[in-house]
Amino acid sequence: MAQEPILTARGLVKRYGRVTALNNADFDLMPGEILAVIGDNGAGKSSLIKALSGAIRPDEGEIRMNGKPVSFSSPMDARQNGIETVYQTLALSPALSIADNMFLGREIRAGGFMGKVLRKLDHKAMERIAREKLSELGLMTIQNINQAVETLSGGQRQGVAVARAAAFGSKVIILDEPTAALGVKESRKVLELIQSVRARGIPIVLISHNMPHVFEVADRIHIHRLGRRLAVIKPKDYSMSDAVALMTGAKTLDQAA
Ligand SMILES: Nc1ncnc2c1ncn2[C@@H]1O[C@H](COP(=O)(O)OP(=O)(O)OP(=O)(O)O)[C@@H](O)[C@H]1O
Repeated sequence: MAQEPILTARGLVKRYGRVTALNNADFDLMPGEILAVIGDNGAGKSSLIKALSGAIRPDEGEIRMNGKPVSFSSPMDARQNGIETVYQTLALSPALSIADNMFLGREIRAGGFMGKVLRKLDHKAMERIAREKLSELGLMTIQNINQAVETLSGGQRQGVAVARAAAFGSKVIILDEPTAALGVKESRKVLELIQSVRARGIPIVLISHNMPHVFEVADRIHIHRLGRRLAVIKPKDYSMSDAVALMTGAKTLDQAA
């Protein structure tokens, strides 16, 4: 039996005044895959991702998760439904520790009176779980869980943000340009991390302009052009230059095949 997609969109339209950012856009994410989303500047990738993650409401169209129609009123709403989005501007608090960042907004309270009435946090439990989550994802080069996030490298910060997204039962993780600000070595780590998240069965949507990274990790590539999905290709069937030519309109699918 063919697998059903975990997240789909049909006919999404989003207009900003006279600009049509999404023009009848479709989307399908299969369970356990890394789906890259590529497209020229202004093609509507961010708008698509924002619609899927509750940051904007599309004017038209339908989004389904596991076959059921969903309508997210906010990013928090999407998150509660299992869609975690990691933006390039990471929503981490620099002065807080790695453990505190991982539990931001979902802190564990101490048991009994101290926790219930005095709202005391169970730091030990949060540290232990944070350490476990980071080590599961192969991120234990981060030694001290109490280290402030501002003292970490860009790649390590990205790691904490992705680990946080992967740690709490999320069903889909959307990564917006996760390697854009990183050097070669750090990018490599983040790509490995993405693969280890997939290995844990969580599908990933990877928005990226970096073709070598896309071709290295993606199972399928969604090509977005002029506000809609132009095609979905497999990296082994197309060259990078053909993917770019499709994305920019320099080639049609017939010419690239
Ligand atoms: N808040 C907004 N107000 C007005 N126009 C917008 C807004 N957000 C996006 N747009 C427009 O919608 C179109 C699609 O933008 P979007 O950011 O989705 O594209 P993108 O593919 O993510 O581009 P890039 O790769 O440059 O980030 C663009 O023409 C953009 O100017």
